[in-house]
Amino acid sequence: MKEQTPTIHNAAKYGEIAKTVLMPGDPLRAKYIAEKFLENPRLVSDIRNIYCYTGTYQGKEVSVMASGMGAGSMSIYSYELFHFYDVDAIIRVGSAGGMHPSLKLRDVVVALASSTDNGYARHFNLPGDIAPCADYGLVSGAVDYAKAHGMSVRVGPVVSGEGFYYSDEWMKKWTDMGVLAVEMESAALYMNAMEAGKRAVALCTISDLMFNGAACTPQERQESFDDMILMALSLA
Ligand SMILES: O=P(O)(O)O[C@H]1O[C@H](CO)[C@@H](O)[C@H]1O
Ligand SMILES: O=c1cc[nH]c(=O)[nH]1
Repeated sequence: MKEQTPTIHNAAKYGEIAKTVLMPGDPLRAKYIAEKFLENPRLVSDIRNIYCYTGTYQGKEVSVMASGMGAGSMSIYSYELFHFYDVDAIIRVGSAGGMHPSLKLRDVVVALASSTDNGYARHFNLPGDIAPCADYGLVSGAVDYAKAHGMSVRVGPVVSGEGFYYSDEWMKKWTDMGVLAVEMESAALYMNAMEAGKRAVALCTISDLMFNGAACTPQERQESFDDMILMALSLA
């Protein structure tokens, strides 16, 4: 609904945001992606320092906008993008904590489904529990890209935590259910995409290993995710 734009959270005018949006949590990762990968990036919103840039990649218009951290923040920005800016697809480009022992730092996980301990699903007042899942076309496109580029990619379930600091027991229970990784936004993103009839996928680079304490530095989190970013851009 064009009339709803700009919003109190997004200064972009209708038409200034592309149909596909890459969405990292971190605003500085959004800036990095725009400046490194987009041609002619234009800053179209910086309300609350949640940067949104629009430019082109290989001739196609693409936007990159931060979601901030957590379901509440993701829910606001993705809702406005889908419903007010008529965005078709949001591709989260996030970091995640690796839970499955076979994962290594910087592996890319494609979040097929996203469980959560947050209450966002209650918002939809459904007569049961929703299974937040990714768009199949975006998942298969990511897998095709990985195969073509010799990247090792893992496709499977993640958990979107409401918080960040959890007990070993919490981690073990999700890991025992086959969950690969923990992050904070994919469940809310998937629910909003399902409700809006739009497309979403969360690509996550493993930035920490929950089982041995290995971790990327903040600088590495901001800048060393290029393989995942190129994968996401290939889906635009
Ligand atoms: O690196 P981003 O995309 O922000 O993702 C992860 O990092 C943040 C926590 O440090 C949460 O937003 C979590 O989902
Ligand atoms: O939510 C997150 C993201 C990265 N690493 C974690 O441990 N948790």
